[in-house]
Amino acid sequence: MNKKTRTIAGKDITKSVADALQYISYYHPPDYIRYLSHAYAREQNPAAKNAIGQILLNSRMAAFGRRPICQDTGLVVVFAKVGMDARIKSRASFADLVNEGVRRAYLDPDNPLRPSIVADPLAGRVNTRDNTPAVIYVDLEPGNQIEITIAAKGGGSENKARFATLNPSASVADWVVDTVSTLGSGWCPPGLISVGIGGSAEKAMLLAKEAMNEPIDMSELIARGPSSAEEALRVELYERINGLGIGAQGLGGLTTVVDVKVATYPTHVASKPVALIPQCAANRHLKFTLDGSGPVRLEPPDLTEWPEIGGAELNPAGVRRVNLDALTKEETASWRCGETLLLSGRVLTGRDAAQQRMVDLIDAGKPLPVDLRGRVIYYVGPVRAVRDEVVGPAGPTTSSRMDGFTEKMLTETGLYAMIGKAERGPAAIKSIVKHRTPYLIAVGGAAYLISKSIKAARLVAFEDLGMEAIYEFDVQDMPVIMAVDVEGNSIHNSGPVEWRKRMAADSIARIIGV
Ligand SMILES: O=C(O)C[C@H](O)C(=O)O
Repeated sequence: MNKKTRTIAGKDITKSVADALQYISYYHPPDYIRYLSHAYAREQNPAAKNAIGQILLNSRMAAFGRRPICQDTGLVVVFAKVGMDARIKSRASFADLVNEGVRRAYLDPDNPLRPSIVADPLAGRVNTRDNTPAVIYVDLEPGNQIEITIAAKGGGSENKARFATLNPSASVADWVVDTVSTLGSGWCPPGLISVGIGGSAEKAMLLAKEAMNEPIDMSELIARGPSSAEEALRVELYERINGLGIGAQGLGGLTTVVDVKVATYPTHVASKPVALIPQCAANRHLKFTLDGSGPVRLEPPDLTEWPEIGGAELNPAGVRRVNLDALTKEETASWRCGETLLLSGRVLTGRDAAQQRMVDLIDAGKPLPVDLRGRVIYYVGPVRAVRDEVVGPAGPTTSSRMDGFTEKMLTETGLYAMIGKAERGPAAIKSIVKHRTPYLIAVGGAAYLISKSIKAARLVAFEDLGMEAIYEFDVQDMPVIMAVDVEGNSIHNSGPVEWRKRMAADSIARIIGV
């Protein structure tokens, strides 16, 4: 065998993938925590500051508790750079080695992760139950090692990926800023926007997906000044996207992105393909190298970098406390857009699949398995509980996916309120006003923190839907923000508009860069 050739055991690839996925499920990258802490310190919108504070507290709790940062533990994406002098010792394919690692990580009895992959996206949509298969890209490169970048990409941010083929003379910056302004906040800002330019349609997408895993270095870039067209575009986009005022969770504020990544590749003379992929606040990824000496050894990050934000800082005095078990229409009508509430009592859960099934039952004239009259529904798909937990991490899912069910659900069930994440569309807001049934949001990216306010969980219906089944939770002081009140005022409309104006007036956008 060539002296340069190294043998890498297949079992080391599998173990490294499993260990890396467990690691990133509860440890944020320290660079993201540093940037987010900075965003927390300078945020001037109290609601956005509170949301960032919840994400930071959640991150610290997840790191110490070794439980997932977010209930959506992601779709596994692997970029492998395999040295042409590396020999993989295994009878299994590379994909099988990786997928076995995914399976082990997601079924780990100490920290089970949420299986979110459905085998047949077109019909059936049956959960594979172990989060396989991963999406895997392999490049052959000079060398005798294998470098693996692994990510667990959240569905809400992935849903906001966009692509366009621009005319060669068109402005990429304008397209990106216009597109981000239409995405809403289901992608869970503050995060990153990653842009791939050139190649072909699929290459542009891959460029964007890979670039988002690079270290966050926007402050350093601004301090030293851009030295290429790509870097100049990054700085321009960073300032213009933050200038939109979208802010944390779309509440309006100074920080929408902590960094913007740009990657380019040669393209056809007639083309300018541009891909945009947002990265959510969960931002889970890790790069490691295998050199034949065994599986990767992962050391915990220095957790002193995680700020100690206390519950008291996040629950200011004077917050309205709500007893969900004695809710009246008069009370829900008095909640005002932007107000923070602490909910105690019983809530029912029900997201995509459960909503679809309930609407199918209604359409078929059949009774629902649970009486929703006077109740509050929470759009959530939690992680399985372990040890003394009553439920695993249980943050909100994107509510706009429920918009198509909302009119029928409100007409037929007598619900009193809905809880989810991010904005509602115009039709859902119309239904909210018509039925005087307000919409509240919990913080996307604060799933482990939120789970601590859930004191009991009972399965109520549709057990076969797994994490999408209907549960009844007993909650105590669950923090939520009023997002759409019964007059149709939406914090996701008014917040960003107000902060965009303020930033334009005060030139706060400039503060962001320094
Ligand atoms: O599936 C989920 O739990 C959430 C999803 O990632 C979303 O952001 O909508």
